[in-house]
Amino acid sequence: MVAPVVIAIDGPSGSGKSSVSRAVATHFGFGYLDTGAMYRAVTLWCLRQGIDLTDAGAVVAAAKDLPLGLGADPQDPTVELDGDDIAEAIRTSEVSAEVSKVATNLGVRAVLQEQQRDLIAIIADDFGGVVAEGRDITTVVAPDADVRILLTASEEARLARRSTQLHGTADAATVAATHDEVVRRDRDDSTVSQFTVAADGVVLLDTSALDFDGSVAAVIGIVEHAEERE
Ligand SMILES: Nc1ncnc2c1ncn2[C@@H]1O[C@H](COP(=O)(O)OP(=O)(O)O)[C@@H](O)[C@H]1O
Ligand SMILES: Nc1ccn([C@H]2C[C@H](O)[C@@H](COP(=O)(O)OP(=O)(O)O)O2)c(=O)n1
Repeated sequence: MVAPVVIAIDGPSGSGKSSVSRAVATHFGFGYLDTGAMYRAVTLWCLRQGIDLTDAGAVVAAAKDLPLGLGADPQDPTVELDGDDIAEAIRTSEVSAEVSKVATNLGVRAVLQEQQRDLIAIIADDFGGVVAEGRDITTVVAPDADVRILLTASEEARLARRSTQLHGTADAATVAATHDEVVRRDRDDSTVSQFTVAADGVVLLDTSALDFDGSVAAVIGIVEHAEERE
């Protein structure tokens, strides 16, 4: 593959997109773009500014003017809003519960998709490559990416992973409490993006039976295989 290399990864909640993408970017010395962080940042900003998330036009205006700073270092992917570190604030249950209202706003999607295309080009140039992850990167934002992967896992595996990640346990009660953050959100998000079936030319990787290192190795293998075919 000729640098700059673009690797696009999509998948449902808890499939491992963020953590696997960061490890893969680190392995290749590439930059990292978490597009979900952008939808989350718009949501947080609106909540803080008192902007009604159902007021489509007001949320689009917020997305356009968002004072957002994203760091592309995969080992320290900073997220700043107006200079404030919001990396933790965007992952609270409060934001997770509301983010689909922003992600299903088609005006917001058009604004963020444009910003994401620009960021992918800039980061890829700076680092010699980029791993960008989300829901529509392989299909809408970067359909011409050098490598496109749909990362999936069974609902059971994804619920257990998210439950362990957020609460340190995957007992039945905790998994049940995580349902809204994973299953309901995916159902809402899938009304505007297709991330359950691999589009033409997109490699499907089911990680249900893999551990984290196995998932990372599998993605690295797909990238290396794509290189060999060139
Ligand atoms: N086989 C696996 N592949 C990827 N992630 C895994 C795996 N097993 C456990 N995890 C963990 O699952 C959690 C959710 O992963 P994350 O990258 O946040 O997913 P996503 O970005 O798709 O929502 C993380 O804590 C991750 O380390
Ligand atoms: N390219 C993208 C990325 C995220 N989204 C939406 C879907 C999700 O509900 C939110 C947050 O995305 P994020 O990747 O952080 O979600 P996870 O919690 O990792 O599953 O944004 C999107 O619609 N399109």
